[in-house]
Amino acid sequence: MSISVQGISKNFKGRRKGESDNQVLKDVSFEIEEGQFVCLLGPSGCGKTTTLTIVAGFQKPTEGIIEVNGNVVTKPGPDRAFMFQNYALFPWLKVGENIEYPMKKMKVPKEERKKKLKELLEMAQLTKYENYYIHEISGGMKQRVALLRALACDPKVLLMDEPLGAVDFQMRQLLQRQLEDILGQKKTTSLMVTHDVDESVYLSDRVIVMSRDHGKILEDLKIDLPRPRDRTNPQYHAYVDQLTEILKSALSGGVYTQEDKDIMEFIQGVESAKKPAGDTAGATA
Ligand SMILES: Nc1ncnc2c1ncn2[C@@H]1O[C@H](COP(=O)(O)OP(=O)(O)OP(=O)(O)O)[C@@H](O)[C@H]1O
Repeated sequence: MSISVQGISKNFKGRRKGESDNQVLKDVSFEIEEGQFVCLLGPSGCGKTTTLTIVAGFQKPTEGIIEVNGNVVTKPGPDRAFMFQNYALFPWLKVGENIEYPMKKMKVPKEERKKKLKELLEMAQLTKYENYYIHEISGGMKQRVALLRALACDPKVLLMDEPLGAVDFQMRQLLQRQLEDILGQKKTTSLMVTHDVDESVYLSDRVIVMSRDHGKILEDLKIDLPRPRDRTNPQYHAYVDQLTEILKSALSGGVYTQEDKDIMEFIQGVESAKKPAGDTAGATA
């Protein structure tokens, strides 16, 4: 299924007396083709999650429309699954029951449910954990369970809000490979929010960079590399560098939040790694 974001704006009402509205998005448009993986990248507060939740149908745009496969989105639907950063798994249910939950809600017959569950558990190498409770499995496994639950009803569109934000570096790379593998097999159209430049290059067919200027799109970059992506390919690094430069310009309006600080540290790390030995001058960003 394709996604078409057409001229969306979003205003949030001021909460205090006399406080003006906050126009987070203004006339934001982009298209995602069926089966594409697109990342939304940008500084904290630029409206990435707001865009994602409007596509999900959790909230309405003030102006503009979203179409999924040509149908205007007015509310959440089973064609679009949403994956949250904090997993949002049910601790009172076992792994298998968590994955089965959306199928039960959709009244999928028991036999079909069990067959699907088996298939999903095998795909993510979690078969032997089917009867474990959520607190009995690791963070990386929780993430995979959350992904399987999101995929249980075969959504045509998967929307993810920093789904790998809570796991460590090594597990993150492993999950990126699995995510790519699973979504590649299913040809799911995917839109993911991240602030990790490397992750966006590793996973995406396209990376859309938003700015704090009402979500204005600074860049819509096609990542033209074979899959699975090879992190040692010089072209891979060229994309990381290009996006890093664009992010730097997105932050030129100021560093306000911890996420901004993290991004700046990343940018400075990249720059100092590029400097010849002996050059100790700091990055100029
Ligand atoms: N329900 C809401 N009511 C009022 N303001 C909101 C609401 N949701 C988001 N905002 C505001 O919209 C702006 C954009 O928030 P959003 O979460 O979309 O940004 P983001 O780019 O995803 O940021 P982050 O990377 O930090 O998650 C912020 O200023 C936020 O305070």
